[in-house]
This record gives sequence, structure tokens and C-alpha cells, in this order.
Amino acid sequence: MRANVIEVRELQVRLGESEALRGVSFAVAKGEIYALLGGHGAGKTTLLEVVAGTRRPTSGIVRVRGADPYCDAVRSGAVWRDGGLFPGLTVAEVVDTWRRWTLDPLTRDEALRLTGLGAQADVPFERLGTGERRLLDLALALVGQSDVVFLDEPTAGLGEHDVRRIWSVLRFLAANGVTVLLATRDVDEACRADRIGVMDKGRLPAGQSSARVRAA
Ligand SMILES: Nc1ncnc2c1ncn2[C@@H]1O[C@H](COP(=O)(O)OP(=O)(O)OP(=O)(O)O)[C@@H](O)[C@H]1O
Repeated sequence: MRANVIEVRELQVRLGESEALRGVSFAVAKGEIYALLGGHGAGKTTLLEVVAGTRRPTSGIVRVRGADPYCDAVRSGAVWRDGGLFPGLTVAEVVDTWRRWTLDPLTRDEALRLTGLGAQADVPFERLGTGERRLLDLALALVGQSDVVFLDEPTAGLGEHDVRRIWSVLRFLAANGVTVLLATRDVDEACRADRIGVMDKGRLPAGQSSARVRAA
């Protein structure tokens, strides 16, 4: 059995008057791709933010490789819905700039190789397609040698070719031990994951898998 990299127990998040997350518990194993599937306002982004350590939970336990992501330094990367904009820079220059802010970064070549952007190194950011911009965000998320990656709607608005390209990178990363937690509203996208957790009104009932959702 593979070790759990992400562990969440009885997580509660209150945002103003609303309870964004209520008693959420789940775990994700090393090298697993786990999809949080749910409609508008289900709590997916809030859950990703808490596990990525950018939002403090109201109560409950969150651990990423045994550490508290809000209080401790955890090597992880995230691709949020509003990706970066890097006008005037080539792909290589964007990665080089990011590397300068990162402790013990991957080499530029490695970050581009992992995301399949090696051939685009000299392409100006403005000439990249939407899917390639999403891959560049993913390359930046990996620069810190992250072996845990969070993605909020990684393929929303993309065509089939880009969706396939991004998922082949995610599969390659997972096969190399990277743990992936993503949020999506798209059932087809969720079914590409190893496991699915269906969220509704801040809850994540236990014991749901991609096979069960496909069969439903
Ligand atoms: N800053 C905030 N203050 C108050 N309530 C908030 C805040 N941000 C989110 N919420 C509420 O928390 C709940 C969960 O929102 P969240 O954005 O996590 O859902 P989501 O599943 O990601 O939805 P979507 O797919 O539409 O982004 C919603 O009811 C939302 O209205």
C-alpha cells in the first residue's frame, strides 16, 4: 500500500456567514491523481487553498507529508484558475525568473522537459496558446522540486488537443511519484483521475471512486 501524502480530517472552514467546508476528511496517496468534483460553490477551491496552505482552516487537521501546510514549509506547487501573465518574456525567461525566487530549483531544462515545453523555450509568452500557458503555469509550480501539485480546473476552456496534452503531463508526473489534487466541475475530466471525491455544499462524503461515478 502506498503512503498517504495528503491527509485531511474533519476539516471545517467558515467564511463570513457561510460554512464553505463541513467535516471534510480524505487522503491522497503518493503518485495518485485525486479529483474534487462539484458544482459552483461546492467548496472545491476553498479545499484546495487550505491543503495548499494559503488559507487557514477554522478547525480540523490538514497534513501534507506529515507537515501542517499553513504553518510549515511544504514543497508543493499550485496552478490557480487565473494563471500568470508574463508579457515581453520568452518561456525560458519566465522559468529563469521564477527560478531566481526559488530555493534549490529544478533546472530550466528539467522544468520544461517535465511539462513538454522544451521546443517552446524561445517562444514569446504572447504567442503561446491557452493550453501552453497552462503548461507554463504547471512548469512554474514544479520549479521548487514540488512532488505535490494542486490544480484548480486545469483544463477549463481548453480544446481536446490541449486537454490531452495536459493530462499526459499529469499522468507522467504521477508515474514519477508526484501527487496531484485537482478541482473540476467536469465529470469527464474527473473520470481521468485515479479517484474522485464528489463535493456538495461543503461536504465530501467518504468512499467515492472514479469507477463508482462512471457506473452511476
Ligand atoms: N471570501 C468569501 N467570503 C464568504 N464566502 C465565500 C468566500 N469565498 C467563497 N465563499 C463561499 O464558500 C463556498 C465555497 O466556495 P468555493 O469557491 O470554494 O466553491 P467552488 O466549488 O470552488 O465553486 P466554483 O466552481 O464556482 O469556483 C461558496 O458558498 C462561496 O459562496
